[in-house]
Amino acid sequence: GGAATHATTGHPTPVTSVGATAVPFHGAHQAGIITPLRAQAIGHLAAFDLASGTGRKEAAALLRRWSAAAEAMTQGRAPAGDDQIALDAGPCSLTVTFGFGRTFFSRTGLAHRAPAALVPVPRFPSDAIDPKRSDGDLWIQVGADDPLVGFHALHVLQKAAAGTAEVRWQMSGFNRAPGATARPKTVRNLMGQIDGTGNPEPTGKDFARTIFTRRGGPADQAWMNGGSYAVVRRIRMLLGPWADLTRTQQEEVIGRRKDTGAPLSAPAGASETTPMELNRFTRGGSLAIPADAHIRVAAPESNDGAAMLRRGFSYHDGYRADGTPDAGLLFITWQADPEAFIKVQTKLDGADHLTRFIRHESSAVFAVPGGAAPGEYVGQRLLEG
Ligand SMILES: C=CC1=C(C)c2cc3[nH]c(cc4nc(cc5[nH]c(cc1n2)c(C)c5CCC(=O)O)C(CCC(=O)O)=C4C)c(C)c3C=C
Ligand SMILES: [Fe+2]
Repeated sequence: GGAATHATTGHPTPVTSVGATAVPFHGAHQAGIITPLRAQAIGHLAAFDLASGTGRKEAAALLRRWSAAAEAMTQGRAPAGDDQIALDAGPCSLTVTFGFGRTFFSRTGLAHRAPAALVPVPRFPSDAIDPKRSDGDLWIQVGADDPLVGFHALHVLQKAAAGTAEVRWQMSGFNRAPGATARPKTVRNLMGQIDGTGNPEPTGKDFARTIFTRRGGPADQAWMNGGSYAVVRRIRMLLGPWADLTRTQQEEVIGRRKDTGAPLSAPAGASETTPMELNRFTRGGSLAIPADAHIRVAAPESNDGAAMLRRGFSYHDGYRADGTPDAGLLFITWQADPEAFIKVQTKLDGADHLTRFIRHESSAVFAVPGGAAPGEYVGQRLLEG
């Protein structure tokens, strides 16, 4: 990290604010959930399965190695045995987040300490799930504002797992680069919608309670204090049929305008922050936000208050045999209990107009422990407690 040397002049030039920004690794919560607050430009998700014969001791050693490497790289230092791939770059808001899948607990003799909330996500009627790209014993989410920094982190962590855990599946995605817009804005997804507006407000009184587990549970699950549950869904967008809709039809599928992100219940000139009014009617007498509009069906008001933080990455993995793009959303939600996602998705699968334009192709849920204190590694309270 630090100063870079200009290729032609040889003069050292300081890294820009994008490069120099470091997100703390240590804290009550792991980084990559609510820090940094804005979306990172790139993301890698990788699930690992433990190698046969690997138990709790080897898993603990791996989490120790992973945490040490993640702490160094996120703070702009070279990890042990570095390969110099990101040598010129600063930390670029790198975050590394670690999670445990259900199968981790039985494979390490820790089944009795698996959180009760870590239930498998059920199959929904519209699902087209590929089991090989789903689930996994361990999970890593890498986020960064620079592609090379992101690859470097993933590569270092994958190498550090050698002999202990093997990659089960890996997916990469992106958001807009910082500085691409004149001022910071909510990201757009590959359907062209402003995506993220209705997320819980960081200043709201229920923000932390929605996302993070609370103290006071059973003692053998105290290792999850300050933790969260990540639900990961690879959702392909059917961009051909989507493009066949008029813009007005597309707006009715979601319930918000494409340009401003304002809800269809709001008057002209409203912005994405204008509150939606589910009971407003048009002059013609129909619901301004249609009955099957995505935001109506997904809203906490329609789901007994069930809420989650959505923080995903778009993906594009080339073209399928039929010529359509293999593109969509690496949809990641963070919640204090995966039941929030299950409740909302159960409703969406039957009633949401958007269902006709997307396919859920992989699914996983991970218990993501609280952050490590200095000198500690992520998951230590589970593995050594
Ligand atoms: C189970 C939960 C959800 C899935 C799956 C999901 C998929 C999905 N969503 C979009 C695009 C948008 N979603 C928007 C809002 C929104 N979506 C969910 C939940 C799921 N979405 C919630 C809880 C909300 C917020 C509702 C509210 O209270 O306002 C929006 C509107 C802008 C926003 O609030 O972010 C868009 C656009 C896609 C493309 C997609 C699958 C590919
Ligand atoms: Fe949504």
